[in-house]
Amino acid sequence: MEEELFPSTPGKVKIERAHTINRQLHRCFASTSTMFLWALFLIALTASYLSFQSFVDSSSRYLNASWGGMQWEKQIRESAAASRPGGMSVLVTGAAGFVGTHVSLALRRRGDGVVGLDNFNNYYDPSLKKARQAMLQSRGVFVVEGDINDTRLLARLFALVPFTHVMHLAAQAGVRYAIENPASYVHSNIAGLVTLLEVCKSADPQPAVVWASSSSVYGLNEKVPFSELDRTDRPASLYAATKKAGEEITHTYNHIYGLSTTGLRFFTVYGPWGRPDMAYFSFTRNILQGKPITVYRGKDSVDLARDFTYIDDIVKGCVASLDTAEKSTGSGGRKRGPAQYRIYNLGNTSPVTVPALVNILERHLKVKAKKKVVEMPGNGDVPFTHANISFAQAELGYKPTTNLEIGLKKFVKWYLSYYGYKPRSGGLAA
Ligand SMILES: O=C(O)[C@H]1O[C@H](OP(=O)(O)OP(=O)(O)OC[C@H]2O[C@@H](n3ccc(=O)[nH]c3=O)[C@H](O)[C@@H]2O)[C@H](O)[C@@H](O)[C@@H]1O
Repeated sequence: MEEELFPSTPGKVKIERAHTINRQLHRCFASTSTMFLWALFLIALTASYLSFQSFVDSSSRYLNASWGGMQWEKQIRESAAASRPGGMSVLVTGAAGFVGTHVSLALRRRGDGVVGLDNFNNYYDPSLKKARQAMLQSRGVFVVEGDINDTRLLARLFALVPFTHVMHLAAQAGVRYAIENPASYVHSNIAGLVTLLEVCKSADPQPAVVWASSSSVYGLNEKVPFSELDRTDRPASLYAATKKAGEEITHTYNHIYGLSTTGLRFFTVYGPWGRPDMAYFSFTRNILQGKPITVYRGKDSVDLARDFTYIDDIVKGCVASLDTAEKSTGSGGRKRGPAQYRIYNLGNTSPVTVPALVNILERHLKVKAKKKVVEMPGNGDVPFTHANISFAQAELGYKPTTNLEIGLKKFVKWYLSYYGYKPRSGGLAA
């Protein structure tokens, strides 16, 4: 056997060597089996540590969870209950956001049941979101703190409430921030959307879904005004690309599962309780604080322009979309027939240049802005937007009524009452 084991070298040496090696092998085997036992022991120790850790984690997750419990469920059920006959029961995602807050209030005011969902992230000052949440709470709208990527939470909400509609407004917004944090757009606008649609398609009954797309999907389109029939395959920013992807993802769920979906292409929405990252808002803050504002200018010194749309007009478009949304045709993940798929522009149809926006703000604030005019950086911006709203007009009865002058006046009034900023001395001369 030794020969078989060590067949190569002749003579005694061979045997001696074989014995020596044999002894070494025994020692080695003995130490290997000890090591093996030690390894087993260590593995067992690690495994029990890990399972203990995960027990601790899950119990602390349970104990610290911002959702769950009987009181929580009661609040959800009460908030979801409509107070008018035939009222809807709507899950509003991004409810502590700008558009989400206004839509939730409008629905509640007319007697629909509304449950909000928001992750209160810090893309902009979360205290503004908390203030909106408090306002919603005082009007009977409960906002759950959670993320649209949380399947368990979404499933729990649908298990508690047979939502008739989902108004999906949670998103990573902002065109230029996509350069800094691309992953956040994929997380919210793609992964989050898919997670939500997965839960919606499995729900029984399936809700009808109305959600926020964006005017930015028109990207490099130069044909004005922008029509839903125009090309949208040349996005200028990752933000736009994720919104365009959303239009295609919702189409897939519509096609496979019979989910009724309506995508709304919002055109630069502004107004009270707005988003601090947007130009009209940050300009107001800087003007009042005497800080300079940066005004971008397009190629050949052409002013940039936006089809700024007032929040109340947008809310009417959202509510009309919910009211005209047909029921989803599937149930429990199975399609039973073709379902409605719609895309609408919700704009104002009258673009205003950025310098004109600044002029209006200066007048309302009675303070002259310190303008720094620079060429538009190549970071996803488009030179202009202009909505054709004929489809929304015909099918939703959508008709914007607030121009930028009036809308900004309302915004400034809210801004001053909310932040209480006093204009600095040396106000507007003229
Ligand atoms: O309509 C839309 O789809 C989009 O509208 C806005 O995007 P944007 O139009 O870029 O709005 P602002 O960030 O408020 O910018 C408005 C205009 O002011 C300009 N601007 C912005 C910031 C700045 O410091 N200076 C400046 O001149 C921009 O170039 C743009 O022309 C929103 O931020 C997006 O979330 C939304 O999807």
